[in-house]
Amino acid sequence: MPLKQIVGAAIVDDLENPGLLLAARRTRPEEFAGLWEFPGGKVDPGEACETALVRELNEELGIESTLGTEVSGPIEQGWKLAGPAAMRVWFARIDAGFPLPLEDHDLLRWIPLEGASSALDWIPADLPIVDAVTAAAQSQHS
Ligand SMILES: Nc1nc2c([nH]c(=O)n2[C@H]2C[C@H](O)[C@@H](COP(=O)(O)OP(=O)(O)OP(=O)(O)O)O2)c(=O)[nH]1
Repeated sequence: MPLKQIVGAAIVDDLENPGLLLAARRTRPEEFAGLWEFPGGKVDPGEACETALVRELNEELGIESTLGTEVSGPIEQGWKLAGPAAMRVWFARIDAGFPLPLEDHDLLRWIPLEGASSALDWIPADLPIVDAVTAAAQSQHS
């Protein structure tokens, strides 16, 4: 069965010198409610992944955004999630708007990239992705 394509954003305070990451707490479905994740969602049929991600960030958080580099995963579709789905993840920055939990989330939080994977109760499949985001952010300004 093909994997459903999900896209997620590692929204940071500064693409060139990232120190903070914006995490979002999910409200649904029940298995993920209360867990933290990267804002994003499903790619529509025929839609480019990057277009889908910018659209999702606008719908979910009410922001205009620019994507940075991709945090590549071990498979072509990015990172395997629970179930028949995989997520590609890009760094992103906010161009306009103040991020609010408009859809799917009840709380947003800026957290230090350093130690991010142990700072919050992430969706389990996200843990290696958060570590890769932290590592990529560190290598960006070393
Ligand atoms: N957005 C996002 N989804 C994730 C992450 N980790 C993870 O396992 N998922 C899962 C949860 C969902 O099963 C799926 C994403 O679907 P979604 O419900 O956010 O997508 P959507 O907003 O387009 O969905 P919908 O309105 O069509 O239901 O991927 C993550 O970090 N971010």
